Amino acid sequence: MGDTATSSSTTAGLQLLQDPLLNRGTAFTEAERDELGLRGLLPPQVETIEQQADRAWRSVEAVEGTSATSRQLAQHITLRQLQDTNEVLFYEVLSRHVEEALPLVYTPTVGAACQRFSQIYRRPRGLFVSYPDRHRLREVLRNRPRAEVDVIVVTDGQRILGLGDQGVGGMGIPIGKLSLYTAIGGIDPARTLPIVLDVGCDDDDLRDDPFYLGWRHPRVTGEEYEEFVDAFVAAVREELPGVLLQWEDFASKNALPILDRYRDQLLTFNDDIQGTAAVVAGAMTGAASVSGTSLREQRVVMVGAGSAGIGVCDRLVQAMVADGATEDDAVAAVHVLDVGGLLVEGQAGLTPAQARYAKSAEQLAGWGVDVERRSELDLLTVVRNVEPTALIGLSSAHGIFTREVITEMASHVERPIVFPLSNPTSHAEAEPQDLSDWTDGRALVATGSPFPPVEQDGARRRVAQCNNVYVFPAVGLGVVASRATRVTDAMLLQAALALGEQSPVRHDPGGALLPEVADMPTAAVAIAEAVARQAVADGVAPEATDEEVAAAVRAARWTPAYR
Ligand SMILES: NC(=O)C1=CN([C@@H]2O[C@H](COP(=O)(O)OP(=O)(O)OC[C@H]3O[C@@H](n4cnc5c(N)ncnc54)[C@H](O)[C@@H]3O)[C@@H](O)[C@H]2O)C=CC1
Ligand SMILES: CC(=O)C(=O)O
Ligand SMILES: [Mg+2]
Repeated sequence: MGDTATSSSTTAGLQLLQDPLLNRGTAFTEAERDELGLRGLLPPQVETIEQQADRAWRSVEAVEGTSATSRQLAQHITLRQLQDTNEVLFYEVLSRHVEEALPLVYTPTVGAACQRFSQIYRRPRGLFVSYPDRHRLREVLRNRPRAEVDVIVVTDGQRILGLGDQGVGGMGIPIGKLSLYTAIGGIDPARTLPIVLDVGCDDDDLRDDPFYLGWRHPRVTGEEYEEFVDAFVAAVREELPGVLLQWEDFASKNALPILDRYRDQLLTFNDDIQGTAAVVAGAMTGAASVSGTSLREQRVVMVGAGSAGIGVCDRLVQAMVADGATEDDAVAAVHVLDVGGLLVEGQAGLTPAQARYAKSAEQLAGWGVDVERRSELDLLTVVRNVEPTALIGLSSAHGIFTREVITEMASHVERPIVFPLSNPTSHAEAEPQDLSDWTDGRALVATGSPFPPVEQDGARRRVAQCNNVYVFPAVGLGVVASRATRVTDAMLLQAALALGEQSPVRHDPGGALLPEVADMPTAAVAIAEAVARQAVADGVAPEATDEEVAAAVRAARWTPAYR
């Protein structure tokens, strides 16, 4: 009898140790070990979470690799294994080492983790919503590992960072983004759900790799794709009404149509289009104040007319209008290039969103180029003629901000604002140290992926990381705290303004354009409050005073502790 009881309680104990949400490892107390059938399953020492975190971080630091990239990938795997073993401890480690851990769980390392997803796969996390299961999507949603969910991040893996189609490997991105929803925004990890829509993969090499774990089929497109996404959204609405659904890393041709289709129907936003735009607007506010100019005076050149690039342009135009410009003047002050050169009127294949920025022959009169020949309207020519105050890259084109382009720009403006925002590091449009060297330290720089500080005249200056990670965790916190039912445009505008207000450069001209990475969780609280207040003002959240909103945001924040 006694033996049977012992064996069944030990099975329960083992199950507990294998559930990352419940497992406390060596932190289980003596009393818990007796009560939960853990006696003998753990080494005798009872540790604090601080001791555990110390050991865990040392093991991350001890990882070796044949190159910096392979070491970072191995460190990513170590951290992911910790996440799949003991989530509270994983977030304790992240919160103590945000600055060092962010590049390992997020860009740039998450890019390599997506590319090698099928090789480094260990345990499942989240949901794999696969096209062959299209008639069983509610069943798939019901099988979700966590019953109550506040936030879903979903990708179809087609445009992972600047790395193109990663098929099912795109799952690394929702996992990474949701880790930051928790580490920065304080969203309860038990209430997050990463999802990949596996609709095939157009990268033949990846699909033919014997280890590839996704559906081995070319991507489903057109009506079939739309119907599948529709069926997925319907299943989410049935199973998880009220969840925040974040779209991530969809190809341009799908990103905006999907956002337009659902933005008024459910609690949803597209991070690449709207989150990025809010962060860039926040960083631009800081940069404009250092350069002694106002937003309405900016002349912007955007390289990359994809979903992120056009989303940023729209948000900047809105900010310039709010600052006193007319809409026509603001749009005229934004020049957009894509493959082949400047966007011009009458150009074949432009989407309506891109056509807004296409320039007419009259607007380019005096440039001395043939407007019919777009190849003549290259970046250098555009910079020479526009004399931009701000140059932004969301193109994935590595090194496209050449010395010639930057010195030309810097010959016209005292403090050129240069944002090479493409990810991961290998796709950045320029290196911050080069930008500093080419402009004698005058350039105001922010990058998409982390870079080491730049050195100029013996001084070291931190490079701001202008990445949507400054906004999406805070939007999530604001939405959860206020119980919002929509993500309105005004909520994202408030996120941008609240971020801009926290730009260190506003009170220190030598400071960076965005708060330190280690200060992100604090910044997120202020941004979340602004988002939540606007949700109330827009009537998409229950009535609450500003004090109630602030209290709700504080109360909603999850912090790593064994409960
Ligand atoms: N820092 C941040 O927070 C964010 C960075 N990104 C990065 O921005 C990049 C683009 O993202 P999306 O707009 O979503 O992708 P996308 O694929 O929708 O757009 C990229 C655009 O750049 C164009 N392009 C490619 N090579 C070019 C060249 N040599 N010159 C001019 N245009 C060129 C493409 O034709 C395409 O229209 C990616 O590398 C992504 O990682 C995206 C979102 C947020
Ligand atoms: C940061 C991000 O969302 C991207 O590079 O796609
Ligand atoms: Mg993205």
